[in-house]
Amino acid sequence: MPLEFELAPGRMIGGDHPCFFIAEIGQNHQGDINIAKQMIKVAKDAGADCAKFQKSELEFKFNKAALERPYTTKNSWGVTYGEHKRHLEFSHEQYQELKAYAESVGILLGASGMDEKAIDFLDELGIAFLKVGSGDTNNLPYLEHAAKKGRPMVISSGMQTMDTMKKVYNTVKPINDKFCILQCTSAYPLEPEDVHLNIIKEYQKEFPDIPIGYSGHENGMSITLAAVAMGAKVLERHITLDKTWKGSDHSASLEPSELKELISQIRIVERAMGSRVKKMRSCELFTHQKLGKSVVAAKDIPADTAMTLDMLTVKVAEPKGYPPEKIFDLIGKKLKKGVENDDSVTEDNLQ
Ligand SMILES: CC(=O)N[C@H](C=O)[C@@H](O)[C@H](O)[C@H](O)COP(=O)(O)O
Ligand SMILES: C=C(OP(=O)(O)O)C(=O)O
Repeated sequence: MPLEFELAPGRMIGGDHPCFFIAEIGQNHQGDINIAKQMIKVAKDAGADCAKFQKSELEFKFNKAALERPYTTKNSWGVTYGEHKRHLEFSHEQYQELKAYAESVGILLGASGMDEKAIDFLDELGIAFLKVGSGDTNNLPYLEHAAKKGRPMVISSGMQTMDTMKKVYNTVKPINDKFCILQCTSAYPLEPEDVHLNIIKEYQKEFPDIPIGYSGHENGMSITLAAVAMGAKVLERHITLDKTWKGSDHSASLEPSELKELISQIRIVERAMGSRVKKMRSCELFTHQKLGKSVVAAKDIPADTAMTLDMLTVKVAEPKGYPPEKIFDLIGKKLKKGVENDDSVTEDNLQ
């Protein structure tokens, strides 16, 4: 079961490895490289594994009419969608600068390549893994192109159906088996009813040989923590320096203190996931000694008397006696020494 792989040098994901946390800066840098750098530092200081951007080569991601589409919402940085996106897009040189900065603070730089040209650029940049944003998940030629780069992949699944996700799996798997799929619903902010964490379980059943993760656009931390408890191995959340800033994603993003708190809570949930083996833990011995119950005589039981259930009861007893879960095994058995009513029935007194 190759449920784990190296997503970035020295960083395994899946299995019992810690969740890989992608702090999605996306376009919340407002087109300002200094804000972008501040956000990389925020991601590092909060304990994220990766600070991520979105790279597009706009003429390849959009057709002409889409670039000329009017974009006049409160979140717009231009009159047309093209102008808006151009404002938010960093150049190749700026990506080099961001990568060098990320290296200098000690965090991995990530980016989704939002068209094939952007994938080529990120590959040349030496990105550790390729993130496929939901907009490209059903773009099968793009997926083949990206998979052939031989870099590990993280594939989101907003706006897709299970049938499409099976196609995605079957497209990528023969080319590149180092990929994971993230449950995602593409709405900003996302209402809890629209999250559908149960899809994580469906993906785990449908794609049992790859890690599954979660890319969230909801407010708060609880849903992402629940995703961890359901076995998500890669997590992605948008981050911002200020939720009230202009931009489509800020309100569904985490501010620095929330990011730090979420990552520390994730580490607690991971510690709590623990073993798949149910047994009494050493930390329970004290409580068991104090409050664990034992088999006790319900009446005087003479030696050499075949015991019946009406002779026995269960209490917290001193000394600790026979375990109650085996009480029925005592029926018909005899004691070496008689015990009085309310005394413990102990294993070493059995004939
Ligand atoms: C599906 C997808 O790509 N979603 C991205 C990742 O979550 C978003 O960050 C979009 O880029 C963003 O919401 C677009 O906002 P606007 O349209 O205002 O530039
Ligand atoms: C759109 C993206 O991500 P998601 O679909 O996971 O929100 C992205 O990474 O660019």
